[in-house]
Amino acid sequence: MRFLLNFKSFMKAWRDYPLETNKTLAERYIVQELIGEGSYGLIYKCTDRISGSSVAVKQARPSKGSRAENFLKREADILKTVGHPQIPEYIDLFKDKNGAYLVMSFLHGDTFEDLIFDQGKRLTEEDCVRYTLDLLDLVEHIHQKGLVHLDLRIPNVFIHDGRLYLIDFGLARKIGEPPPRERPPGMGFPFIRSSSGRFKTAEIQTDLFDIGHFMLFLLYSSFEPDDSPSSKANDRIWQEELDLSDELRQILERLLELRKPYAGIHHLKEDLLRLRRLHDEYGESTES
Ligand SMILES: Nc1ncnc2c1ncn2[C@@H]1O[C@H](COP(=O)(O)OP(=O)(O)OP(=O)(O)O)[C@@H](O)[C@H]1O
Repeated sequence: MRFLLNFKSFMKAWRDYPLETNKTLAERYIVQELIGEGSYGLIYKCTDRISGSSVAVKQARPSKGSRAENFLKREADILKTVGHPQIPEYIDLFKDKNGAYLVMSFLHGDTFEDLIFDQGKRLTEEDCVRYTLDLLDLVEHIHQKGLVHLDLRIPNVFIHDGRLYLIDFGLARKIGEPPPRERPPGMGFPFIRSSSGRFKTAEIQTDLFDIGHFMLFLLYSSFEPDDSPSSKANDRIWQEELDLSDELRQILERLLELRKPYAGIHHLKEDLLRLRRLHDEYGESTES
């Protein structure tokens, strides 16, 4: 049994072995480097021989077969629909003997995951409100197109020159659309449940709930845990651990459905704008 498991994981790693640098795909895209590995895709920075620009090419993981290809096609359709300067632009979709590829515009910058976990950036409440308002502009645009993103997490939000960009539309669906019959490749049952313990339904509220989690990650970047032996740190909940204004705590509780949830982005935006005005009167951010 052990041998079989080892053999299976060896075969998987072999099939998903990244493409070589300088390989040309579809006679057009020259591989520069592997820049990311997700559950269903390998992402390369390539040079487009026609435009001369850098592009991001997502290869459906060969080991995940047609499931990964279907998710890639869905992502391509969604990118064609959303069209926004802060969302990668759809360029091409093609197949070769190694599987299917989605080509999109290349984003410069860092993800919020890089910023917080690799670069140790500490963000204040003011930063969190400001960035969330920027993210809401993008999410509102997606909702107006009749779609929900359903994967609003720190590794999927980029920042470059102070501007936010959103990637990874592999799980996005039309508002109200039932979950796809195929489970996202590489992801088990817990994944398709939201953090609140229910299935990720294609509703605006699911994105709002995820935005609540996104904000908590930003806020925890400046949290100093109390490591002293007498500390009761393990028993504390985020409302006790984080030093937040009452206004922000209430906003988060509504996003995380601990009190009456927001019906849509509009009221959330109003509350955050009101809080930003208060910060402008009294506060400072790390950027200032
Ligand atoms: N358009 C892009 N420009 C630059 N980098 C990108 C782009 N798209 C993806 N990446 C890089 O590749 C990584 C993985 O991309 P993405 O999240 O879309 O893959 P995935 O297979 O859907 O992953 P996941 O398992 O997290 O859903 C990103 O975190 C980012 O570093």
